[in-house]
Amino acid sequence: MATRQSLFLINFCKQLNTIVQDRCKDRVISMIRMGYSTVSNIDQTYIPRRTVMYVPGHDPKKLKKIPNLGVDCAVLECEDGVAINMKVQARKNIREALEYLIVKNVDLALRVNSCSSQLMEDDLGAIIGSDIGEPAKVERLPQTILLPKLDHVQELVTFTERLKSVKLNRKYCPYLITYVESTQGLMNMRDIMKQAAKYSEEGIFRMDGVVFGSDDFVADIGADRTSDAKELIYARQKIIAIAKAFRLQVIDMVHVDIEDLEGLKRTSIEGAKMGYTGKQVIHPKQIQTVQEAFTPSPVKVKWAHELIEGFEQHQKSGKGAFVFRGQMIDMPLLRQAKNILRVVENVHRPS
Ligand SMILES: CC(C)(COP(=O)(O)OP(=O)(O)OC[C@H]1O[C@@H](n2cnc3c(N)ncnc32)[C@H](O)[C@@H]1OP(=O)(O)O)[C@@H](O)C(=O)NCCC(=O)NCCSC(=O)C[C@H](O)C(=O)O
Ligand SMILES: [Mg+2]
Repeated sequence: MATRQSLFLINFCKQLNTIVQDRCKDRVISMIRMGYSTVSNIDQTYIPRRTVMYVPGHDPKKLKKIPNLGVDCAVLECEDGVAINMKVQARKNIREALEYLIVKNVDLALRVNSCSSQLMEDDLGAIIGSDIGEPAKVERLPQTILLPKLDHVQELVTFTERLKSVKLNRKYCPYLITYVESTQGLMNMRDIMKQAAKYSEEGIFRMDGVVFGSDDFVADIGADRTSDAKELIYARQKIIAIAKAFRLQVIDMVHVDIEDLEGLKRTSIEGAKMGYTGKQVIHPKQIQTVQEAFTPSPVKVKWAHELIEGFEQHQKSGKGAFVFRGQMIDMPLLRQAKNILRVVENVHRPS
């Protein structure tokens, strides 16, 4: 028969269990409210964007090259790659290009101008809406929209309202990738991502990534651009941390010296090791180097497969940690190995 003390102990344990469960539930709810995703990336559709290449909209010759570039993401550019007096022509060319371009395994994206430029509305009206002719079928619209220089939540609200109005009742839900290009944008990034997560839940767009606009960022902080990018390290790191908290892809800075392929290789590998999932590209010469840097090597893939196999075997025999190729392996290493395989499974290698 249970004594008074043991009954007290049983009750105490039950109450403790309830408190712990409630605390846990509260934490999950508050994380969702804060905008953080609790689901693993592994279950989401993954569009590889190792190379994010700008193709200026004013240049039809360059636009025609898109199917043969071999990039993951081709950006139909309306912003800084297009002179102010060529914006109207660029919009026309892009609309035409969207009709004739046939691409396989390429994310066809549109970079509009920033909200602060007051050109964004006309970009969306002309290319997505009906400002210059019959609205295009959903299959002919860009799969992804890139929104640069996003400094404040209010700008995302303005963009979203305009996007809603140019959808014209079509079922169009593009991926959205936004840019951090200033100290304001960096400071407000978390709030902007929270708002973007809300709009994604409403089905207006699918928030999918963040780009580090390093050149504009350098100008904003008044730094000198150096080859090892020391002046950018804080922003470069912080953007990864926030983007990953929201389970987003994160695209690294552009390498403006087109002839410097060594420097491009070094910074690409560095970016990939830091956690970036891809890099901005401006010239065909840069594509192969960047694509390779963001593709796990066959050696790394073999390591990941063998580690996962070893992990599963050790789990069955009741061991959480074990030694593999001289390294202590436990759950974090398993997650790293799975990250590698996720990239490999989703990238399209040339046959
Ligand atoms: C920089 C360029 C203007 C150079 O163009 P061009 O003078 O034509 O170069 P080449 O003669 O060496 O080109 C060789 C061939 O390759 C084709 N080419 C070149 N660039 C592209 C491209 N981007 N897309 C498609 N095809 C391209 C040429 O047509 C030549 O073809 P052929 O004649 O048949 O041999 C040009 O590269 C360019 O415009 N690049 C993009 C510039 C741009 O969009 N910049 C803005 C994006 S970067 C950014 O915004 C950073 C970020 O926001 C931040 O703040 O950090
Ligand atoms: Mg920029």
